[in-house]
Amino acid sequence: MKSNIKTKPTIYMIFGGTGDLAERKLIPALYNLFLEGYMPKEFAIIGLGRTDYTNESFIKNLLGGVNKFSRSGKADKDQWADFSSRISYLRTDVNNEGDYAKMEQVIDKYEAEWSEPPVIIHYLAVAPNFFPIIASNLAKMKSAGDAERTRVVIEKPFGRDLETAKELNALLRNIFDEKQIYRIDHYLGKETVQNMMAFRFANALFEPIWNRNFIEHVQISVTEDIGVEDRGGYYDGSGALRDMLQNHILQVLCLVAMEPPVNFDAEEVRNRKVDVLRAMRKFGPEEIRFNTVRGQYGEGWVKGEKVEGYRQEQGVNKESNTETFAAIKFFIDNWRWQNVPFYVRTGKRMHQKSSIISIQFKDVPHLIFPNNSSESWQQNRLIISIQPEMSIRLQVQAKRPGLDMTLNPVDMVFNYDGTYETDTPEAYETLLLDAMKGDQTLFMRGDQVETAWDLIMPVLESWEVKKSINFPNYSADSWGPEAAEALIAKDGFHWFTLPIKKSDKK
Ligand SMILES: NC(=O)C1=CN([C@@H]2O[C@H](COP(=O)(O)OP(=O)(O)OC[C@H]3O[C@@H](n4cnc5c(N)ncnc54)[C@H](OP(=O)(O)O)[C@@H]3O)[C@@H](O)[C@H]2O)C=CC1
Ligand SMILES: O=C1O[C@H](COP(=O)(O)O)[C@@H](O)[C@H](O)[C@H]1O
Repeated sequence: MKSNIKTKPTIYMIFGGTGDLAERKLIPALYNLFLEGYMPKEFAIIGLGRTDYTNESFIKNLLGGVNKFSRSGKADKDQWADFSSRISYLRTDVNNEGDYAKMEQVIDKYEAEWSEPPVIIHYLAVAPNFFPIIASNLAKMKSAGDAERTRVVIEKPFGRDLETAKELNALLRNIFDEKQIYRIDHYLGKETVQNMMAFRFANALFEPIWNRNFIEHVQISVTEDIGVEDRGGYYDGSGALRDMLQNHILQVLCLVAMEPPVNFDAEEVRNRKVDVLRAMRKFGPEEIRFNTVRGQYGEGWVKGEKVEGYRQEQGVNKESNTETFAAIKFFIDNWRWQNVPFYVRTGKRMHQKSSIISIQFKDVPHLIFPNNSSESWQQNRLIISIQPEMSIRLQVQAKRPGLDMTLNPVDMVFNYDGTYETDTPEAYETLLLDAMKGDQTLFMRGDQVETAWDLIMPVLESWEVKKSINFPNYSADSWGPEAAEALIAKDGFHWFTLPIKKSDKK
């Protein structure tokens, strides 16, 4: 379906235009936006990097990425010719001050040719150690201070702890207005994650029961079946807590737990989300011991093939103490959620790729049906599956056909696949379009990032000081360390999983 959203003339300056993210995600996303009519009539994509490309060889390389990674499949010849005529390559080194003058000349050229001054988006798809030098040099460009049309998109990780996140925020705020800074968290661009807000705030049904009076516990489980692949070097200095939990999982948790915003304005939504982070209980040493579990995968068998343990992966220290699994039982100290546990977990090389939010409601106060064994009994549960299945399931008890009153749980299902015929956009498509439109709702504000770091700092510090002696403690293709089962089982619950469908199996 072609869009009727109007975007202004835009220049995307992609620092790290020759890198993996640009090839796999950014260019395919911009190409799909173009196919669906979301790109403005006047737009340009400038790839930046030190590699010795010509425009032609750069574009050829990007075409390979689109053919391989785009959800729309192999690029259409004519569409690609039109799209790629707006792409050029500028060989530059981020450390070289003179190269920023070259970038400015390109911007000036488009400004002179186009019908109106363009929105300029500097996308920082480079290693985080380059963020400060790039930001400082962008500050010298005449367009930097134009808050209406100059924006900077910052990739993750945003700092590696509270202190470095604060430093980066301070540096960016010194140069840009907060409304120019787009801190990306690609989970917020996922269709099902966005639907969380529609589901909660566009239906009258759930809000009255969305609280401690009716909800027993919440789970957010983001499991991956892959290992660290070729990112061992980065991952070993990061770990599951920094890589997934501090950002993606806490952002999703905020959407589950936030108060209804007054409207869908970016600041309103982000104010309500940061309220949740501020209300979350910060742990002391004893609470860390009881409420957190970490793990690291060892070798194992995945679909009949032997896979290596984390410590044997390329780029990883042979005695690494980095966690590839983290589970935490959180509490939110406010009226809505007092004493409702929020169990979150994430891990690599687990049995299944799956991101699920499970909300378990309290049991009925009194059961009038005899002869129903506790094994077949399931309290009402709402399951929001983010991926690979994109669905919302409400588990309710129903009478099984037959002459006796036997009950069993059944699912009322809303499945994206069967409901909509349109293809679901990739998270990066949504976010790149929002950056063009100037909509920051799905981007993290500086205070959100800092509050999230502040919350997990005690856990990070404790895990760094107390080296784990029992790593590896889960084997590849398992559900993580036994202690993670115990974390939730001691409260009488278990981690919820959706059965793997044939189509999800690799
Ligand atoms: N790849 C992914 O799936 C994801 C990546 N990210 C984040 O995106 C960012 C980029 O990651 P990724 O693409 O994987 O990294 P890559 O290592 O693939 O790419 C790094 C890029 O940085 C450029 N670069 C390095 N040094 C310089 C320099 N001195 N001057 C100019 N350019 C330079 C490289 O260009 P050249 O070599 O041509 O100079 C290259 O384009 C990181 O912050 C990462 O954390 C976040 C989520 C997912
Ligand atoms: O940000 C990251 O996310 C991916 C998982 O993203 P998904 O969209 O495939 O769920 C993760 O593999 C990676 O380690 C992390 O940096």
